[in-house]
Amino acid sequence: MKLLQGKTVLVTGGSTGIGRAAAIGAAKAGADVAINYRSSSAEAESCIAEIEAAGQRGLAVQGDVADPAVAGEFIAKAVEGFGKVDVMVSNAGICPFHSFLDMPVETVQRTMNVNLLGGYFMCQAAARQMVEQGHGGAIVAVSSISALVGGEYQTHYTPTKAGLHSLMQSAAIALGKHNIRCNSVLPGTILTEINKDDLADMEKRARMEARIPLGRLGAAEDLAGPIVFLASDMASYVTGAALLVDGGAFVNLQ
Ligand SMILES: C[C@@H]1O[C@H](O)[C@H](O)[C@H](O)[C@H]1O
Repeated sequence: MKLLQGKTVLVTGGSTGIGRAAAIGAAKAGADVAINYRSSSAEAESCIAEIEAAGQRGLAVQGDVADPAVAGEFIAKAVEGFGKVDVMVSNAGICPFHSFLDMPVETVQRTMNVNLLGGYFMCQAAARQMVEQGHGGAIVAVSSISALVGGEYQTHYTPTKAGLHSLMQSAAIALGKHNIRCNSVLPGTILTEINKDDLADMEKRARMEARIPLGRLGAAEDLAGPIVFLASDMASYVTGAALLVDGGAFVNLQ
């Protein structure tokens, strides 16, 4: 039996990058998948086409996760379409690299509202639905290696990733009694839309690559397996955990 056979999986920020890879990976693992996306309906539609090509049902729901109301709407649409919610992959996030001393207030607020508050409200809305359903569930937050280390141009971003990691630890305690597992994945430097401009700086890219024992930047698909595992019953006794998916970058001091 496929790892997510018969499950309904929700992914925020599911039209591109890690979210898209998680959505398609979940479909290939036997799940019906609903994705939330903010802007590009063309990318959302092509993601749904890949989910259906994997033999599963797909649903795309537009919404900006920074708006607390969007979480409840996404859950309601998924239940309307698929009847239940088994897994929430809270992935939507931004990282507008910017120097600290002249960081605009709007950039800090937007990053916190999307990455941390957006993640909070999505996980809470999913948990409420799962508790109502009464048959447990799984929540996977896409945090980052940046929950554990800093970034000169990421002073507004790394606290949000540390916050998501911490949210999963506390939610794991709050939801254990409902058999809802809460874990985070901590991607390293994964080449996607979020950092393609930043890594267009070849000197920086070479420096980042040199720090990775596996010798390459990550691809979005590298996160699909770890997310599917944490979402599946194979991880039935795993909660409150954080899984680094970084090619070894974090441990590589020397
Ligand atoms: C934008 C992206 O964010 C990740 O969390 C990590 O910090 C990467 O190094 C960066 O390229």
